[in-house]
Amino acid sequence: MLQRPRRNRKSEVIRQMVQETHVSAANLIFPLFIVEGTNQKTEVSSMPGIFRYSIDNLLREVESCMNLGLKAFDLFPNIDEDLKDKYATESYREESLYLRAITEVKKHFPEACVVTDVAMDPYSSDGHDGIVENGEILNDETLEVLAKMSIAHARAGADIIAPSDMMDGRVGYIREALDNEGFTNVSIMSYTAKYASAFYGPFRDALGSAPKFGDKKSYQMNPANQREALIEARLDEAEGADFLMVKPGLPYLDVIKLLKDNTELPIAAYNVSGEYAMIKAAIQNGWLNEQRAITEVLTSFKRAGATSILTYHAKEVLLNKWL
Ligand SMILES: NCC(=O)CCC(=O)O
Ligand SMILES: [Mg+2]
Repeated sequence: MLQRPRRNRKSEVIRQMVQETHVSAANLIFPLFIVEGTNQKTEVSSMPGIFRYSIDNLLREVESCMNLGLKAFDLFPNIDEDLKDKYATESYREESLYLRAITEVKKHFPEACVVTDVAMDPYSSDGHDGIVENGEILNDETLEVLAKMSIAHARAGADIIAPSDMMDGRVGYIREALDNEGFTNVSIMSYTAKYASAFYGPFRDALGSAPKFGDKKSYQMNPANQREALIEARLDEAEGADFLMVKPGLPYLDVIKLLKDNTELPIAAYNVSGEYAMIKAAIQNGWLNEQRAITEVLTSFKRAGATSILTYHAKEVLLNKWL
């Protein structure tokens, strides 16, 4: 045998010498859930170790992450039911929980990178990502709401706007709206290929944002489709996206790779709540080794071609020095 691949695996030094993929703190974006009130920190029951924070505790959490070298955060609000309406007006109301949270984080930690979620569902009385009329999700009418929300986030200090709604044309619409307001330096991380997935369940518990009727299949992608992600990617690139995201992560590694091979833009992977819950449940049962399972999952996103990873594991991997 001239080739014995095992020679390159024979010692720890050699194994590390030939290691192709490394994940570091710089690749990670930590999603954080926020609620109204003070001194709130309540665990999401389907996401052990993940909490909803009031703004005061959010600042403490951000500080402890920053000290670990984790400096990028994606914020998600849990909104009181009585503040929700058909047009998600709470999403751009000055003094809203979300806008205050952005402002406070940037005020205390100007060097933190704040990613904001642009979508109607946390604020919509219909629990959908767009304006609903006669049971249909209106595309073009929704764009105006998304643009207002994006401008409000930019004004509050957002570094990156992440539209997660899957309306057609929203990246271009938001880009133009931001530029018209002078926010030419605010980036757009587009949820380019967001699939109508079963893996968002725990997140919707965390936010109380489950759709009040029907499902999201008329705007999120069919899990069976790969080539369609290329159409979405080309559109987002042409409309001015700075990052392309694939979501969920683990069941869609092929889509990450496909986008990586077909665009020069950086690719982000969203390791979603259901993926987190699944791993945690197995660990709690003693069925998986925690450190090995989690680092293997994070490595798989980078190996597939993602440079940024949105993951609920972000803090624990740094706290435990697993990377
Ligand atoms: N727009 C953000 C999400 O929908 C996150 C889903 C999840 O973590 O399950
Ligand atoms: Mg699209």
